[in-house]
Amino acid sequence: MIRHLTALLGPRFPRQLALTALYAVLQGLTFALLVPVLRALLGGTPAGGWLAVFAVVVAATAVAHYAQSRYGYAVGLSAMRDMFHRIGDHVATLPVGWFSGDRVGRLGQLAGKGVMDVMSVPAHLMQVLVTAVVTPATVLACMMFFDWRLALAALATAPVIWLAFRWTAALVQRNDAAVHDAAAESGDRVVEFAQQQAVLRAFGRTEEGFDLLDDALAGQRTALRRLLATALPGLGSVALSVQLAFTVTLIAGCALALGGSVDVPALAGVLVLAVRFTEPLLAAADVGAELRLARGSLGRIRELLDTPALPEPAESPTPAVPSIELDRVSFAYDARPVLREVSFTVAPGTMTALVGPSGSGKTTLTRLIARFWDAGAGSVKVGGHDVRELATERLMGMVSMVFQDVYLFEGTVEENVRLGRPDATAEEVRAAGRAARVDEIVERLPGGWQARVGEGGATLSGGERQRVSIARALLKDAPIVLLDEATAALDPENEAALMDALSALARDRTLLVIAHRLQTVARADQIVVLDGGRVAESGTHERLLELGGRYAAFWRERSRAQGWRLAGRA
Ligand SMILES: Nc1ncnc2c1ncn2[C@@H]1O[C@H](COP(=O)(O)OP(=O)(O)OP(=O)(O)O)[C@@H](O)[C@H]1O
Repeated sequence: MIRHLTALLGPRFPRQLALTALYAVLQGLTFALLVPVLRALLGGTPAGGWLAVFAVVVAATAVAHYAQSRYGYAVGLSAMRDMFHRIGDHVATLPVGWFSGDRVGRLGQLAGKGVMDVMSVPAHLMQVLVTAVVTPATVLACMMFFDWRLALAALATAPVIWLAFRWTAALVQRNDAAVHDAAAESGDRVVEFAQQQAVLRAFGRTEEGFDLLDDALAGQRTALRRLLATALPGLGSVALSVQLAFTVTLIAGCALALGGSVDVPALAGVLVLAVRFTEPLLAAADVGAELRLARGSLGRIRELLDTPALPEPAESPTPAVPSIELDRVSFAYDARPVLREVSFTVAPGTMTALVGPSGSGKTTLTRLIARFWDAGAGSVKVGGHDVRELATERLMGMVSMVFQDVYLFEGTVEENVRLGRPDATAEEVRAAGRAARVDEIVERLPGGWQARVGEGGATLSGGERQRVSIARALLKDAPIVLLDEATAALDPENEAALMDALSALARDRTLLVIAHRLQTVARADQIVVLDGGRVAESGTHERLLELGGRYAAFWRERSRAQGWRLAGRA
């Protein structure tokens, strides 16, 4: 752990260790000086000299304590700042696909509590642990000087104490990971419970209980109970072994005093020493749990920092044409194949509609083009270059994405559109808004463009949110647009507005649309039908209808559902 902390905190950490060790030696000396002081006071000999030495060492100990505490806090605070920066910098280089729901929850926990756990090591725990070893060792060395037999008696108990510490650590470690996982799981479920109140209430899950949350809390309780059950015998054994050290010293001292080879004032001094000698050991047992937490968090922070970043090419070409080419692309999530040998090309300035049953891999395909993940086999090219050869900035400059679940940031409508190009003029923002028919939404909102949309865009409907997001893409003006069309049923007015916004987006751009609306599909220059992760059919609307295959069946079924005629084309 010291090695890992030094790697994370740099040379400040060994320096702090040295300072703390100095303090612990001085503390041990303060304890040890009690023997000659008490011996002089109780034995009736002049105590002035020893008292003066004692006072100097106590003063030096106080100064060392202040210096090492201050330094420890300074190291802890700068470690916290460093860890936030390193985590932030590294997270920004990870593939977007890494940010799945539970990872985001755990990252939040790690960046908050995890960093604080690690920070507590230099700020607080190190002092307790170093003094638990160095102070008793100093005391023992001094005892050796006063009476080697008593020192040996105390030393004889050291292996027992060490074994008790190791045993407790081994017992607790076994359940530590389970407790952490259970805590993270219930944390995630609590957030989910709060965020999804509307769904839960609609299904009456708030009164009868939400099984996922209940199970997670029950799991956490069980893990904690198991931890306590295993840790208690260990903690008891540490306390017992420390008491044993004291008792052995006491018995040895009394035996020697009765035998007349130790005088009573010296025995009193050594016994006081034995009491003080056990204090740092018991304090170390108390912080064991915090230390294990810190070690767990440190491991998780290292794991996060070791997660490979998305490889960036040293030099990146600039794609000249906005085309997309997929050549025998295969992809699997955690070894579960989702796309198999998918090949097709989207020519510059054309619109391709992706259709296919739910789970056929449409969204995954668009994510590979935006390089949320890298394809397992085959190549994804944008403008004739493999996306792996393009710097993220270049690729993102070529591509805009409009998602189905559009997330709007808590801010004004204008700020949300401006996200597409922060340096755009107010007129450019308005023009993009007009083209995507956001101006109609703005007209009815109190505050107009400056109306706040609420967290996630809660004050707007799904179709309206998607129009804001299309305005963003228009403002960004990237030549390729990946669009996941809203599946939600829209009222005719919203539907027409969305279609207009889509037409504006399609103008002079290359468009790949996960199409759910027949108007969109019918308008496309090319339709690619995905089924089970493969391209089942591709071609124009007319050719695919003539073929009478999967697309024709899809079209018939949707037309019937929407009241369209089979021959109809928008
Ligand atoms: N992050 C992920 N981790 C693991 N599996 C995933 C992930 N995202 C999607 N999948 C799985 O990959 C398969 C394809 O999903 P994808 O979202 O690409 O399909 P889709 O055709 O877009 O579906 P839909 O039309 O319902 O949105 C599904 O079986 C899905 O469960």
